[in-house]
Amino acid sequence: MTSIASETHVIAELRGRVGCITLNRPKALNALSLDMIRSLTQTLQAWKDDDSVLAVAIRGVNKEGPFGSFCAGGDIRFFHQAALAGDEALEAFFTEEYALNHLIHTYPKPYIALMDGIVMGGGMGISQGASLRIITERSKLAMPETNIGLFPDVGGGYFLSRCAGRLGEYLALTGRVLVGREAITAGLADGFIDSSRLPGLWNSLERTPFENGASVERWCASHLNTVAPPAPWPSKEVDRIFGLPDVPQIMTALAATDSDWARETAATLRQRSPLMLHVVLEQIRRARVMGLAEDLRMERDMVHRCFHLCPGADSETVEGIRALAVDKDHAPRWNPARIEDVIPAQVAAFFESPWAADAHPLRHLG
Ligand SMILES: C/C=C/C(=O)SCCNC(=O)CCNC(=O)[C@H](O)C(C)(C)COP(=O)(O)OP(=O)(O)OC[C@H]1O[C@@H](n2cnc3c(N)ncnc32)[C@H](O)[C@@H]1OP(=O)(O)O
Repeated sequence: MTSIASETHVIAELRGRVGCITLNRPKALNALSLDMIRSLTQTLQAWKDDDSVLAVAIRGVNKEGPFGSFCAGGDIRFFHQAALAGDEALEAFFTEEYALNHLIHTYPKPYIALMDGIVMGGGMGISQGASLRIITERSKLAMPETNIGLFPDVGGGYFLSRCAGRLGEYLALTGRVLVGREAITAGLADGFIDSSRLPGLWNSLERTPFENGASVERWCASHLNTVAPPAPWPSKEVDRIFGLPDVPQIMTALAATDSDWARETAATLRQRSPLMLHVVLEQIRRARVMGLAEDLRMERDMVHRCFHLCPGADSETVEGIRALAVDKDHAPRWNPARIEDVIPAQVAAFFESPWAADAHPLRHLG
């Protein structure tokens, strides 16, 4: 077994014929730094061409030990610091993270994600492209970006828009957390295993003689319960309301619906960035007819807009992160403050690319 020092935030080791990756930054719930993204990319590229590696498995650790947290997303404190300092590493971060997401979605060997605990934002980006997405009763999956004045990136437009009906719009706008097997119902996980059985599964990867990548995947899948429980959200209402043409109409329909779900959903949306609600609705609808690479290029344009604005314009994302993770006052000052005050030109600006097609940082993605 080859192993890298355990102080590193990404531990890559060959266990038997399976390349095993452990995200090891528990103090920040394994939030992804640029170094971690580079380490993951280099590891996956090396294993892609290594015949001794049949398949890849990835997990995270929490403060108590292995498993318990997968990844809480990109390192939003870094985003905040880098945006205020004008640090060019922020541009590299998004380009390299989205390229990593694409690599995982198109990986030629089985890639098995053990999504125990928190799986949010960038954590979804390194697991939704997996050939086998495994969740436990502790899993909490979400694309919570509207809460920090961002949008569901890392391919979120692609994978959320593929959820049934208008579930993608609902999850993207609200950032609703899918707990445990709800993720199977949403189509964002493939199978369930009780968290107490994860260490046994992981350790057996080394001991079990596999013939090929498919046998690794079949063996892992044989330990899973794939039954989807009934949807805990009212699917017909989700489709009716989140299929409406714009955010003000969604809010009006929620207000006219007499149910706890409608009241809670409206209250959640009122806390989110009004501007980003409009932007995200447009993102999901555009992404529904895009392939993955096209979606990632669109998201790369959008994220550039989030952090590099016209002189005088405030960044919703910088403000959202300040409120959640820097000052922790949970009182973002959104601009515009009201859903009704967002104008179409503000939304349209997010879908203008700052690059010519042949100079786009993700032009090489096929
Ligand atoms: C291109 C990529 C884009 C993205 O991925 S955008 C990011 C998407 N993800 C998020 O927005 C999630 C942000 N995090 C949270 O909302 C909360 O955390 C959780 C709900 C996940 C967990 O809450 P709780 O159990 O109360 O833990 P805690 O005290 O908030 O977090 C423990 C420590 O982890 C740090 N942390 C959590 N998530 C991130 C992150 N994404 N980037 C950087 N640090 C993070 C916190 O700040 C804190 O640290 P300290 O103990 O020093 O205060």
